[in-house]
Amino acid sequence: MLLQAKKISKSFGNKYNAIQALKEVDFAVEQGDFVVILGASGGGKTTLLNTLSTLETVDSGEIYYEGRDVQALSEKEKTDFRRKSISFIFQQYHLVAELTVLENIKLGSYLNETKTIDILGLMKQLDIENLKDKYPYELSGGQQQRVAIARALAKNPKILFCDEPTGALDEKTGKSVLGYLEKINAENATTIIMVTHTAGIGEMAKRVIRVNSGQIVEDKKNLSPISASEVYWG
Ligand SMILES: Nc1ncnc2c1ncn2[C@@H]1O[C@H](COP(=O)(O)OP(=O)(O)OP(=O)(O)O)[C@@H](O)[C@H]1O
Repeated sequence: MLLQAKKISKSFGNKYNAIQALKEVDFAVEQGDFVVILGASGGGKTTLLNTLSTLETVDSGEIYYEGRDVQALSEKEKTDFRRKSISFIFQQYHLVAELTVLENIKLGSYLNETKTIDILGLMKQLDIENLKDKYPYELSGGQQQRVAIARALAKNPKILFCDEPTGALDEKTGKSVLGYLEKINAENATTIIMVTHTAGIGEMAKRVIRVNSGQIVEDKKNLSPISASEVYWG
């Protein structure tokens, strides 16, 4: 098992005014999976993503990566683990404005000590090799997100966590970006865990999880995922 969370709970606020964002959630994922997390606003999707990725601590419960208890790690070890083993993309692309596309992507690989990643191959996979000398402001939103994906993958993460990766994109561009994520999952076996408000995106995942009121209320395998281009955008 790549990642396993056991009975994780998380609240925000104080003892007089607490919001329980996660209630004893169990979750496990295997290498190569493609999981989409859906659910109503405020249900706990982002909190689940942030706790699984160790960005947020949990109040109780356990989280294991390849059998290793990440909560038992020191802060330094945890930071090290995050830097080397997992990656994120968000609605905003967070590219460094002063750096070219290639330099932005290299920032990602800088964190990988093994340096075995073929950056050019990755750029080709995402169709951005011809943009390598451009600056973020010269790119469209879809191109910027593809650069952000390349940067995230340049350290060869075990899991790519995505929080609303198409939230700032129109339907056509959003589907194109999803198509690249589909390809990365299929060709590189990168595990993808994605939070989205676009319910139709669940149809292209291998597994769909619904979160409501801090709990997983549905966890369904998708036996015949559709391609990104067929996703219903609503
Ligand atoms: N840092 C925080 N401080 C206080 N409350 C928080 C914090 N983060 C989340 N919450 C609360 O925890 C609950 C779950 O929030 P979360 O963002 O995980 O839900 P979500 O399903 O991702 O929502 P959305 O779809 O609107 O992004 C909400 O009630 C939210 O207000």
